[in-house]
Amino acid sequence: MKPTAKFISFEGIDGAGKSTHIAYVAERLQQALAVHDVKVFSSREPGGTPLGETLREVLLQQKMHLETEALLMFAVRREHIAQLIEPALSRGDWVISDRFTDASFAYQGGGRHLSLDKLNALEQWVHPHLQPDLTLLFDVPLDVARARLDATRQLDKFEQEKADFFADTRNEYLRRAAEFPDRFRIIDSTQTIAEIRQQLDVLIDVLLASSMKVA
Ligand SMILES: Nc1ncnc2c1ncn2[C@@H]1O[C@H](COP(=O)(O)OP(=O)(O)OP(=O)(O)O)[C@@H](O)[C@H]1O
Ligand SMILES: Cc1cn([C@H]2C[C@H](O)[C@@H](COP(=O)(O)O)O2)c(=O)[nH]c1=O
Repeated sequence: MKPTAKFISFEGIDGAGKSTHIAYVAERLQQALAVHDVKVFSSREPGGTPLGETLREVLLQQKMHLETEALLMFAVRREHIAQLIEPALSRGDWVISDRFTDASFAYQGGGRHLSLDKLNALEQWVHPHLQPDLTLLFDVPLDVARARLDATRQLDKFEQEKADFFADTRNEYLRRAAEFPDRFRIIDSTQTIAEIRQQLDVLIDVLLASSMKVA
């Protein structure tokens, strides 16, 4: 019996630590699924396709009108869904995306205060019938995320935003998690990487088991 294809998204404010864990989860899933001839694709937003990666450069570096930013995020997403996500899921493969639509609600809605009605309309337009099966929200206080970013890299347009922006972004993520409790799992990302991996191992086992159940 072939496991049901799954779509998993990773979310969190910049520096929360989500990217650190994607390779680990992808590797564990790939090991478990290879026997069924199922592949695991790791992708990201904005990005995920050649066009998306080009637009990522623009989105992360250039200032623009808030609605232009939201529309471009959803344009990148439309291409990502058409070129990568839907074809992979249709073949029975699994997809992990470093961010998806919850990021638009958190950053453009929470951080920049774009109306949630407009974001809901875009979501309905771009992917009315697609949602991640599981969303892992890496949650940390702002000062922890900031310290991790400052220690590692040059900051992009979003990462240079002020504390208020990230407080609002984090709150919108937590509001979404409360709104969709079946889909979201919140990871306390102040834990050590080893502790988080233990928690991820449990979640991976549950997901793999559910993918083998007869519908
Ligand atoms: N649990 C952790 N404990 C300590 N350091 C961590 C932890 N998780 C990640 N880090 C470190 O924090 C930094 C940022 O992590 P990472 O790039 O995974 O964050 P991110 O949430 O993906 O950020 P962004 O969204 O901006 O790409 C990295 O240097 C990483 O090694
Ligand atoms: C999908 C999406 C992303 N963003 C922001 C969030 C981050 O600051 C960057 C992506 O960079 P990452 O560190 O590699 O995750 O883009 C956004 O504002 N809205 C979105 O929909």
